[in-house]
Amino acid sequence: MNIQVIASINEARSDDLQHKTVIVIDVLRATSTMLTALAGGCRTLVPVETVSQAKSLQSPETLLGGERSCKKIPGFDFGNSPLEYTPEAVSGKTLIMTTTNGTRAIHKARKADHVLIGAFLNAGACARKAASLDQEIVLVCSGAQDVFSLEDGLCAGLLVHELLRLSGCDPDSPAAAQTVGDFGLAMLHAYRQVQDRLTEMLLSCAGGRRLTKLGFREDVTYCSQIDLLPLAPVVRAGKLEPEHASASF
Ligand SMILES: O=C(O)[C@H](CS(=O)(=O)O)OP(=O)(O)O
Ligand SMILES: [Mg+2]
Repeated sequence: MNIQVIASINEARSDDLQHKTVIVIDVLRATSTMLTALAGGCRTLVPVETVSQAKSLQSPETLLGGERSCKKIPGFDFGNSPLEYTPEAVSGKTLIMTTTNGTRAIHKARKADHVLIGAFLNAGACARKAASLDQEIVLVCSGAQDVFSLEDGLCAGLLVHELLRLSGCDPDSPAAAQTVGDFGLAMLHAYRQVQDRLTEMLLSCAGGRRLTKLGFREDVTYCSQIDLLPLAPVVRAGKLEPEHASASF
């Protein structure tokens, strides 16, 4: 298994993602929110890059969600807080979503063979699904405004740990270092270093501080939970649908 970790959207080139399995990570908050909506029964989720694309898909059958500058977009039904996407609000619905970083990262990965959505909330299920696809795996950290974000890097570290474990590779072996490259190795060790105080780390990193200041502290705490949602959704034809990962491989 070959695993690569890309630090931000800026460093991801669509052409380089061809024939690969890509996991898009945006812990705060896009992928955590998408997973929560799908776990809550949202039937179809369409991630789009721009507000005008989202509005062009608006209909009586759809709901619009997302943010700009962390805040709900005027005229939208939801912001980007996972806690808004309750089963009562989203069950059976089609949701169109646009966010500053996460939906842009998904679009960047459009040429990949498989695009999965990853976060702490579904790390185990996501790693199992990615491993089962038996291809080179690229973890794309969405980051913020084209710059690396620690919360995405720590989640990449957890996913690297899980992927190595699934392939029977000791994370401390020279083989692991070769499999994941220097940046992946750095994220793996960063994750292992702070795994017992993830919530604290997420609250203290730039994205967590920003969200806390805007009144979204509870979102950050929620997004720091590991394996709360056993879902491994895959983007197909530009859409996400709930997909439960098999635990048997
Ligand atoms: O809403 C979020 O958490 C962020 C907003 S910002 O980039 O911090 O302004 O968007 P996301 O696309 O989920 O990173
Ligand atoms: Mg983010």
